[in-house]
Amino acid sequence: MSAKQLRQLTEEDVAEHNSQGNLWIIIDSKVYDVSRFADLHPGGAAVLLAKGVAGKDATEAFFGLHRHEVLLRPQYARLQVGVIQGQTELIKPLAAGDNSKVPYAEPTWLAAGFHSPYYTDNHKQFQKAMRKFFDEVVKPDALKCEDNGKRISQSVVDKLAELNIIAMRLGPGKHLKGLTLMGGIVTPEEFDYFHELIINFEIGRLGTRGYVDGLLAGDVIGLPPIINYGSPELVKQVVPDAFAGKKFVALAISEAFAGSDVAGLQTVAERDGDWWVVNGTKKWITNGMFADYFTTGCRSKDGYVVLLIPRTDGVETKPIKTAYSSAAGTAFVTFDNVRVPVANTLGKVGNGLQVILSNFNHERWMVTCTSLAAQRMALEECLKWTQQRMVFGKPLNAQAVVRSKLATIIARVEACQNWLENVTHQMNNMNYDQQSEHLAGTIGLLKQFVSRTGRETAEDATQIFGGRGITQTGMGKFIENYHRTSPYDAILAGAEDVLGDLGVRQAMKKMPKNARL
Ligand code: HEM
Repeated sequence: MSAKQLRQLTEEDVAEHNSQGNLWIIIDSKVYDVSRFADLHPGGAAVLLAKGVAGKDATEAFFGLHRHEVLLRPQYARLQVGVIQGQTELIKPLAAGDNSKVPYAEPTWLAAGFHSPYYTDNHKQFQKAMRKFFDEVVKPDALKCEDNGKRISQSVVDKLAELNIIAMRLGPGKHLKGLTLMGGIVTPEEFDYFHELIINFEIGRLGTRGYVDGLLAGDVIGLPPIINYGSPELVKQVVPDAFAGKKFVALAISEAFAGSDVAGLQTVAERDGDWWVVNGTKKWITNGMFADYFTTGCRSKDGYVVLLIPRTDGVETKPIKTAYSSAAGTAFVTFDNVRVPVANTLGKVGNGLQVILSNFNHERWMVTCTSLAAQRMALEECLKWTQQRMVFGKPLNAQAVVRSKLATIIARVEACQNWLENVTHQMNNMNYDQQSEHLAGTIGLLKQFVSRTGRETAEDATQIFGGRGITQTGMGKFIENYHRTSPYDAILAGAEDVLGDLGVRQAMKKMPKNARL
């Protein structure tokens, strides 16, 4: 109904419509005719007919039970018949691209009145455009696919490609040369790890963990070995199509036989003239269900080797049902006498482990970014919920035990953010070898800390949301998703304990020989 047709009403007018078949309610100055809807209401007709609701202002009761988005759905928005004279709507959704005003919902550099040594005006401009793009284009697709388990829509992939977001997700580097990034907001030379962090944060805060990986995480981890170790012909054949969103790559390392213990992998590649013949299986392969290429770790008689295997005869992918949405395209991959041209070898035969390991720091840092963004999203959900939920006649945040949980969540999120930004700053100022030398252990420890605090926050958030935190629709749907899927961040790209141990072992190696108490 357009604003013109809405009737100006008084609370007394509304009060006259308080019975079955003639039922109005007020929510945030808007008058809804729920006479016919009552029987269809998922919460039942009785609650709408209750004293204090029928013909009354039910704003507080409504927001204790529904997310605002319910009222924005067209089928419900059209129930509105009028507005209360002299009142104005208070509760409005953010416009696409706007940052949240809820304290701690955004990192400090995006909060009004705060400062940061790391981000420039260019980062701010880039973030604004990225947030708008995610709000308008990606989020609706994420919510839909997370639910129906389908892979990311090609129309969204096309738009990601148009802005060169697929290429930017690989980080700064020569692969960006000549590309127009985000419509020209940032030049390839200016693009740094904070720009990439911004993209990762927009992805993480979608709150749809399966789709987060479905958003071409396979490209992010599967393309760098091709770019860094493939022949120029191979790069030309694969990379432009991947950046254009026409072809997809998955990284195929982990097996039922070997996860964090990469050296234990058992997929075998044997030479036959100008071909490799590959036999073996790979498990938990993100985007594997729709990948056109598999960057695959194999064992050969001369040591480990990484091959780029196209989806060809003998390659089969089967979905693995995991705790998160099949939007991630998680696959069990079998290679059955697959013939791969020798020209598809990435790096030197025998150097496979190095090719695989060279990817890990960036991958772990990426997972850390998306994981932290999701933890911050959970914090925002908790802050809003505890404010709007009334218990024993008071908002939930009037309870000291609830505030104490919020304090701990805030401290975790801000601690993670500060460490992550410091590490990102180091990445910006180190070349690749320096990063490997100085940051491998630190990133392992950081990822462990972020994923572990993330699971603690998921537990606290679930307690705060109660039954709604274990319900896939309605008020707690993002908390339910986060609680169910936060263990992914502790497993993917290296199990938490292994990474913590790596960090400490690296520190031990660097202990000065003459250090004594
Ligand atoms: C225009 C007004 C309303 C609309 C369009 C509406 C719509 C809905 C929808 C779509 C749900 C399903 C859950 C969800 O997706 O969040 C729901 C659940 C519910 N609604 Fe409403 N509702 C309205 C007003 C009210 C009011 C005024 C009350 C009570 C004071 C109420 C009480 C409930 C309850 C108790 C549930 C079940 C909540 C749960 O399962 O946690 N609704 N409503």
